[in-house]
Amino acid sequence: MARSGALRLLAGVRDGLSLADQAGALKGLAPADQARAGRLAAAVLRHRSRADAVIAAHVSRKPAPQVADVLRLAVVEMLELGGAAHGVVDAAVTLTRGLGHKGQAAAGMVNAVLRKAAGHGGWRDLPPQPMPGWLREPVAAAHGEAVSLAIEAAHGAGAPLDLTPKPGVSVEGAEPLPTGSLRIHGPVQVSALPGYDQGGWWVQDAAAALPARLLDPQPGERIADLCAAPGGKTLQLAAAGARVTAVDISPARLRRVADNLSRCALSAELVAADALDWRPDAIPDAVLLDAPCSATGTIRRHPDLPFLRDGSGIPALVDLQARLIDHALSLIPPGGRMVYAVCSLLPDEGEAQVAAALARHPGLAVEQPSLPGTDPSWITPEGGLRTRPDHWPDRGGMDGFFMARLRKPG
Ligand SMILES: C[S@@+](CC[C@H](N)C(=O)[O-])C[C@H]1O[C@@H](n2cnc3c(N)ncnc32)[C@H](O)[C@@H]1O
Repeated sequence: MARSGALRLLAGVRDGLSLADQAGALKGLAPADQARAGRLAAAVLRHRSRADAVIAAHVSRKPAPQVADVLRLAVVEMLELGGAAHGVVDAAVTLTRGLGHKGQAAAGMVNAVLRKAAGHGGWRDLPPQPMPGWLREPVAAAHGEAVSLAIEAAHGAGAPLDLTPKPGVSVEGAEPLPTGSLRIHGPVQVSALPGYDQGGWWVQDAAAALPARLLDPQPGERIADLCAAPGGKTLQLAAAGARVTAVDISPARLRRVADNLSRCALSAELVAADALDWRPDAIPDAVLLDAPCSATGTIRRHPDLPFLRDGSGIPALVDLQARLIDHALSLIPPGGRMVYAVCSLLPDEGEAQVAAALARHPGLAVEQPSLPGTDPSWITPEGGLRTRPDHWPDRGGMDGFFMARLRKPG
């Protein structure tokens, strides 16, 4: 059941749907099968090019897309996830037969290919799934070939679950990270973790927790959290005792901020508005701008992203980010501070964006980050902080983020 669910998800991605938007595709499956289908589909997307290399060695003609997905799923199950060849091959043949006339005709080929693929010896030596060219080229230009390969290997490894605890809260079995987050390895059901109902923590990648720490919110400060949903950073600011106004253009996504605040017994003012048009009644002490971006720093958790995007939307995002930075700066008083953050690997959305803001705003300064647990080598020449999926390789990596703390002239 989980395997056919995974194939439905993969077909959806081929049709341009994200994994997250395909809950309906798994209707009728038990919750455990739904979770396993999601894990299997994600594993295939993480290792698709490697599976294709193994399959290509044993086929004379390119299989039809649906058959290719059955083959990829079986290869990834056997060679990456350690599935027993006998059961995996039998299941793949049954799934192929279920694909109608074409499937009936392809079942023998699938059986033969997978029996040979099961004995493939060099899986671990195959290069990781490459980033698409529109992403790889700028990343390689900024960081070099070795780092690009390390990022791709980190994408293939997936992501552990990170939690941000309220001050003083610990979670049994979770690994404390140097930056203050907690990490849980292996698949878990979030709502079954200890402390979920008490709201002592929320799910947030260790890198995603850094921008709010960089802002250094103080109790009683008035802070505008622009582009706030689903609210991980809003929760951090509120937990620090700040008076937070969370602004997001999407009322539906703001409802998730409300749910998260309620579960964690925290409060913030919620405003559904385009941040570019929004002006608060009272001048904020500081602004956190977590701008909409390519989200290319989150491919570890969203392995469908490279298959759904072609990079054509980046220039419009870069333009929006620059306008949001200018507007955010207009909201804070002279001498005030803001943090700009994006979950992107692209320098155009991060490092270059801050360099351009400095050129547009004479007197604007970047304040060097010194956050506990971060490595000085993550600080960029502009004075921002760059995290990458290949950072903390022994701990399980982190999302790719760029963030910078900007100080308006006094
Ligand atoms: C990267 S996500 C924010 C993540 C969030 N800060 C957190 O920590 O959970 C970007 C958000 O920007 C919102 N957004 C996009 N364009 C916007 C705009 N013009 N004004 C306000 N929000 C916007 C999107 O709805 C999305 O929720």
